Amino acid sequence: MIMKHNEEQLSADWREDEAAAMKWMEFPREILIGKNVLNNVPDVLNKLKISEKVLLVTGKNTLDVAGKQILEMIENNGGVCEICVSEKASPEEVKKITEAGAALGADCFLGVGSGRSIDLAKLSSKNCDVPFISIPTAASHDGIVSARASIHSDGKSESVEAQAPIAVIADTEIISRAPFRLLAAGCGDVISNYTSVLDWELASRHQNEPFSKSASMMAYMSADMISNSATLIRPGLESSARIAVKALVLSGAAMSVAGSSRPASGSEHMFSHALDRIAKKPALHGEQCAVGSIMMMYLHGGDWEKIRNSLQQIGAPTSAREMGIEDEEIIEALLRAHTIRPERYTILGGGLTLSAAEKMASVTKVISD
Ligand SMILES: NC(=O)C1=CN([C@@H]2O[C@H](COP(=O)(O)OP(=O)(O)OC[C@H]3O[C@@H](n4cnc5c(N)ncnc54)[C@H](OP(=O)(O)O)[C@@H]3O)[C@@H](O)[C@H]2O)C=CC1
Ligand SMILES: O=C(CO)COP(=O)(O)O
Ligand SMILES: [Zn+2]
Repeated sequence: MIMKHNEEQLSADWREDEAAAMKWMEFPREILIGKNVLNNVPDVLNKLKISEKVLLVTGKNTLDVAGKQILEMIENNGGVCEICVSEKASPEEVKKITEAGAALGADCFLGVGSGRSIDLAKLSSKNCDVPFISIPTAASHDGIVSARASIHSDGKSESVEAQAPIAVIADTEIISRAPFRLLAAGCGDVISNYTSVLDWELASRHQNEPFSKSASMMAYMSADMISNSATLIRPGLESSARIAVKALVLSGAAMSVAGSSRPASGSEHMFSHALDRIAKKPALHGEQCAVGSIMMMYLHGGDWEKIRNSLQQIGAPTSAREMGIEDEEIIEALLRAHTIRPERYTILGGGLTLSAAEKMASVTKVISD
């Protein structure tokens, strides 16, 4: 069993952060999840009273997967749609897309693709002070529904607050046909909430950090949704995509309630962010966070084997070798993880010793003995 509070602990911790009650919680207004919901793009634009002058941000592959179809639907509906195809989530690319949106006079951006395209639409629409709609073609992490975006520059990535989508249109038929590795990574990102929630609780106890029980329970529940359905997550199945997307939406909502990524990003995400800077060839975000979560659960004294088993059932990597990462890079990332976001208190505290890092990585079978 994953570490859970006893009843006494639960009631002691059942306290909403006072400030959270006053927080501005940004949620999508429309969320469509299901087979062929892509056809509803014009309806959603109408419902949101968007005049259909939209900038569609996509990638080379996802242009064919969904971008062209959306363009056609909008044009057939009398709207104006321009397309920006991007390959990198860089500040230069954000500037270019922002300028394209402003020149068009776009009243909405569409992020069509997976993480990169959605982040680009998120950031550039915010610059233009207009909403954006998230239209994921893969479910590789909870950024498809959250207000956070990652930006890459000089080989480094930075996670920043942007804006939440005004709508999410997740066509599970399309998502189920995306490379399965992306879906498994999305499941890993959600499963890693098990440790981010524990880190947040720890910070609340050790540092009196503002804490929201409802946000933490939403994040925890989304992890449970995936872990309890691990055997149902299979390549090519529309039902698997539906399970994953619903869990990602719940995880994104947890971040909206918290007003930060705290419920879904703890020590395991710091490990992944460190790995992004260290590894010659980083793996997918959700894969790294999930492997990090196995090790961080070991540090918390919880049931790390349950996380490992769920990932194995899904077919997500559980070791450095399976992620294509060197053992030495894992150790380096563990040693550096606590410096990534020092203001976010986690089980990593002031850092690990080399022997502690080696032990946790080898006991949990992330690196070979
Ligand atoms: N906002 C957040 O909270 C977070 C953001 N990120 C960021 O997200 C990005 C990574 O996102 P991720 O989704 O893993 O990767 P990408 O967005 O780079 O997508 C991976 C690849 O899959 C392709 N693809 C997507 N959907 C399909 C489909 N249906 N069929 C065939 N190919 C498809 C993409 O094509 P194409 O080239 O056409 O796009 C791309 O080549 C990084 O920039 C990362 O920093 C990561 C974690 C959290
Ligand atoms: O990836 C995230 C949640 O899953 C966002 O977290 P970060 O704030 O660490 O980028
Ligand atoms: Zn994540």
